[in-house]
Amino acid sequence: MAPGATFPTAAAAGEFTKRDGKALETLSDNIDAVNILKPLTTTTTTTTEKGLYDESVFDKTKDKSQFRQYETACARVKSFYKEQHTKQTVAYNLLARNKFRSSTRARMSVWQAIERLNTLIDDSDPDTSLSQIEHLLQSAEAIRRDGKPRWMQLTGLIHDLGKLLYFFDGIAEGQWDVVGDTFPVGCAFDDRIIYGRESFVSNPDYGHEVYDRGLGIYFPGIGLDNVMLSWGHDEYLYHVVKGQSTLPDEALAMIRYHSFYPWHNAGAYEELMNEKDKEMLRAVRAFNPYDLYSKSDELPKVEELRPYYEELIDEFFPERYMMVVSSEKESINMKFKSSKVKTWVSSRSEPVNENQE
Ligand SMILES: O[C@H]1[C@H](O)[C@@H](O)[C@H](O)[C@@H](O)[C@H]1O
Ligand SMILES: [Fe+2]
Repeated sequence: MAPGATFPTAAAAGEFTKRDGKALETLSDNIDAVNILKPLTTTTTTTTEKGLYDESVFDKTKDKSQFRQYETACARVKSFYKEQHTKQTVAYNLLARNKFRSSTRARMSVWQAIERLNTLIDDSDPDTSLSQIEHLLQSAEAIRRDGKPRWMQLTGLIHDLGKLLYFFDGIAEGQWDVVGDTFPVGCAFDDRIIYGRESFVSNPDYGHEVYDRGLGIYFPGIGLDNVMLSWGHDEYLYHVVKGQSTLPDEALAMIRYHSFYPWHNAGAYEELMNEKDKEMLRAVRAFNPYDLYSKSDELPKVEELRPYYEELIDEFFPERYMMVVSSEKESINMKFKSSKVKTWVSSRSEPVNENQE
């Protein structure tokens, strides 16, 4: 007998035996009725919510050859990668992580953060010139339409929120340290990175006797947790979300590695992986179609979708807020670079800013 089916006390058992036979019969009929209904309810739930690794259906009709065409990409994409590949060095990575750790923080609701991205167009992306709020909702909606878990829908909604970094004075220097595909620094630049090894010729680490030789400062199986990925929105958001939400490890991996295409898409850097990374790679690959192929979906209706997603946010962010980085120079007011903000219209309440140790 299952523990839940035992009588808590002998008195309670006695109470039950005092009742007449007819009542017992009715009770038994009722239990039978529930038992008949139970499998039906379970089936309904499983058909509406699919598993993380169930095939993605929404992209079946997409022409995938139309995405990530970097050779024929426009000038803004090419010049973005030229700059990113020149400036992402080991030294810069250490500096950026340090700045992040020592910066003051501001409290911001997740939805406020999403709205802040309504003005950001990602220079590195050949597949969309929509603003980032639209891209986030397209990804989340594609995951939702495919019936994938609620935590994954939320991951789709927030995965690029780290691009907020771009708006913080003194933290980001431009788009090159915020967006774009990522790759490790401190080991050889791999040819499977967009535009190949040669695109790094102007990087001070190119040809470096340690940083650009084999595994460089790392060793086989070290685990990606110990590898410095080029600094940007993925790495930043991962550190923000970790510890502030109840999202599972798979979600954290999707956030941290979704731009690490040389790894999850081209099979590079396998030697650095440990056992956990192998599992996480599966999760990141399951997430990728929703991020990439939803870019050609119809425009999401932001205000219509908002109530659904706000509920989802509350489910996984117990505090309902995130501590985001604030400008290091400006600890009280979050400062936005006016030149980068095309249409800065915020009708809703401003974030509550506060200093953090
Ligand atoms: O995750 C994506 C991806 O890596 C794209 O290639 C890049 O253009 C975007 O900036 C990024 O958000
Ligand atoms: Fe991204």
